[in-house]
Amino acid sequence: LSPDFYPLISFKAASDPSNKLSQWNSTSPDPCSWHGVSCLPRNRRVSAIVLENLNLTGSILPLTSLSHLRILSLKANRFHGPLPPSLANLSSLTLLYLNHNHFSGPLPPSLTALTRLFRLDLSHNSLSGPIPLSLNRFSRLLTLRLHLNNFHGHLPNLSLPNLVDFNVSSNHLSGPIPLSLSSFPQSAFSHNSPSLCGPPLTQCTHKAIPALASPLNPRNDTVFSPQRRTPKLGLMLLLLIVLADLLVLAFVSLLLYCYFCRKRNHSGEGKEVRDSKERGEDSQMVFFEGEKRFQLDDLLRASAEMLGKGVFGTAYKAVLHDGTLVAVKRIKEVSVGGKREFHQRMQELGSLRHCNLVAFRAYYFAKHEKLLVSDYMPNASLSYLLHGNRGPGRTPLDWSSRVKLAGGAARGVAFLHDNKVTHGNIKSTNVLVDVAGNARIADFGLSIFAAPTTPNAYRAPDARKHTHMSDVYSFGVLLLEILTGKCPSAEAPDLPRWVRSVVREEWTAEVFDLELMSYRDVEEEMVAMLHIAIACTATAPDQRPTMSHVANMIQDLRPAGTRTQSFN
Ligand SMILES: Nc1ncnc2c1ncn2[C@@H]1O[C@H](COP(=O)(O)OP(=O)(O)OP(=O)(O)O)[C@@H](O)[C@H]1O
Repeated sequence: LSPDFYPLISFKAASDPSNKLSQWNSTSPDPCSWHGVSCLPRNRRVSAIVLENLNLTGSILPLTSLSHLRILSLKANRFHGPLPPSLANLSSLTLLYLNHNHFSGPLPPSLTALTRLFRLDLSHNSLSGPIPLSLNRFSRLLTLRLHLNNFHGHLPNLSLPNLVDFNVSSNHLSGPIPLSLSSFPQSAFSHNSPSLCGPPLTQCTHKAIPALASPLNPRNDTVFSPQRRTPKLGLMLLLLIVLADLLVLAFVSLLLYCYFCRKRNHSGEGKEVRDSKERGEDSQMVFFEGEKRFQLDDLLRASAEMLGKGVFGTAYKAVLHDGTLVAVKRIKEVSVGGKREFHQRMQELGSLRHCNLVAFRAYYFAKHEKLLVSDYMPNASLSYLLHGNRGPGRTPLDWSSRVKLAGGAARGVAFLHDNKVTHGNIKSTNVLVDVAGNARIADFGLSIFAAPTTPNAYRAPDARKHTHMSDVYSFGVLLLEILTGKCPSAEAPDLPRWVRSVVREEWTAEVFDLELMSYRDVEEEMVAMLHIAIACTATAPDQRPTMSHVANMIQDLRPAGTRTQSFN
C-alpha cells in the first residue's frame, strides 16, 4: 500500500461531505488512479493533487505529510480555518493554489520552507496578520497573489528577482510601498488602508513619515521626505551625467576600434576569394530570377562581415555597391556529386519561394570556390533570440513571438515537403527572422551535398539518411528548445529524452523555460505545444505527424482572434 494512501483517505474523510471523491476508497487502493491525483512513476508517490471547484471543506492538514507533492491546487472550494502550522514536509512544492477558499489566520512561519515555489496564490480568503519579510526566501517566485484577504501592517521590503505577477489589493495594508514593489501597477495595491502610499499610488504625505522615522528605522525619512531627497538627487544626477559621458566615450572608442579591426579582417577575407579568381576559374554567377543584379566582382568588392561558420562553410553578410544586403555562403566542399548535380539541385531549390523561406538568389560554382547567395535576414536567428545576449538587460523572447515563429517555421518546412524537398538540417540557427518579424527557414536542401556528418542534437536517432520524417523529428527538438529555453547543442544533447523523463514524472511545469513562467494564462498553450513536440520526436518515424499537420496544430494553439499574421 502506498504510504500516501492513509493521508489521502483521512483528507477525504475530513473534507468531502458531498462525496465528490467517490473513487477515493479502499476498494481501489492505488491512489495514483484516483480523480485529481498524479504520481511519480518511479516510486508511485503522489506528486500532484488538483481538486478544484468540488465543494471540499474542512482542513488540509492530512495533506501535509505528502512529502513528494509538487503541485497542489485546491482553488475554489470551501476550506476554512488556519493554514496548517507545519508545511515543512511540502518543501518540493512548485505550484500552490489555495485561492477562493475561506482560510483564515496568519501565514504560518513554516510557509517559508517552500523555497521551490514558482507560484503562490492565496487570494480570495480571509487570511490576516502581517505579510512577513521572510517571503524573500522564495527566490524562484514568479507569482504572489495575496489580494482579497485581511492582511494588515506595512508591506515588507520584498526583493524577489523573478516576481512578475504580484497583487496585494483589497487588504488592510498601510504605510509606504517599498521601492522594490513600486513598479507593479496601481491595481496591485488598490483598496487597502488610505495610508498605503508611495509609487505607484500617491506620494506619501508627512503624516505617514513619523511612523517610519522611528530610531529603529533611520533610513526611511531620507527615502520618503521630499525635502531631504532633493540634494541627494542633485548629487546623484551629477554623478549619472559624468558616468553617462564616460560610457559614451568608451562606446565611441569601441566602435572606432571595431571599425578598424574589421577593415583589416575584410581585406584578408576578400583576398582569399580573389585568389580563386586569379587561379583562372571562369565560372559565372547564376541568378534564379533571370535578372542579373550583380557580378562576381561586385560580390568580391562588397564589404563583408562574417556571420558565422557552419557545417557547410562560412556565412557572410555582404553589402553590394547599390546598398543591397545579401548573405553569402562559401561552401567548404561539395562532398557528393559534381558541377552538374550541384547546378541541377540549385535550380530546384532556387525556384522555391514562400513567405517562410529564405530565398536563394544566385550561386557560383567553380572548382575551388562555391558560393550561395541568399536574402539577408536582418533580425537574427531564433537561436540568437532564445539564447544570445544573456545579460541582465536582456529581453526574453515572449510567448506570443515564440508561437508565431514556431508556426511560421512549421509552414516553411511544410512547404518544402509539399515540394518534395527535405531540409536535412533543421535547427534554430537556420530559423531566421525577416524585417516583418516572420520566421524564415534557411539552408534548405543543402544536406544532400554534405558527407554524412556526426550526429547532432537535432538529428533523429534512427536517421541514416535525411527524410521528411527526420525533418519532423528535428522540428520537434526545435519546439522543445522554444519551450524549455535550453540550447540542444550546448546544454541538452538529448532534449527529447530529458523532456520525456520530466513529463513522465508529472513535473511538466518544470520543463518550461523559466522566462515563460511569467506569462499568465498560456500554460494550456505551452502544454499543447509540448505535446506536439513530443509527437514530433516519437522514436518510431511512422508515428510522427506530417509537417503540414504540425503547422496546423501550432496554428490551432491560439484562438483565431489572437493569431499572428505569419499564420495567414
Ligand atoms: N541569410 C541569412 N541572413 C542572416 N543571417 C544568416 C543568414 N544565413 C545564415 N545566417 C547566420 O549566420 C550564421 C552562420 O550560418 P551558417 O548557416 O553558416 O551556420 P549554422 O546555421 O550555424 O550551421 P549549419 O551550417 O549547420 O546551417 C548563423 O548564425 C546564421 O543564423
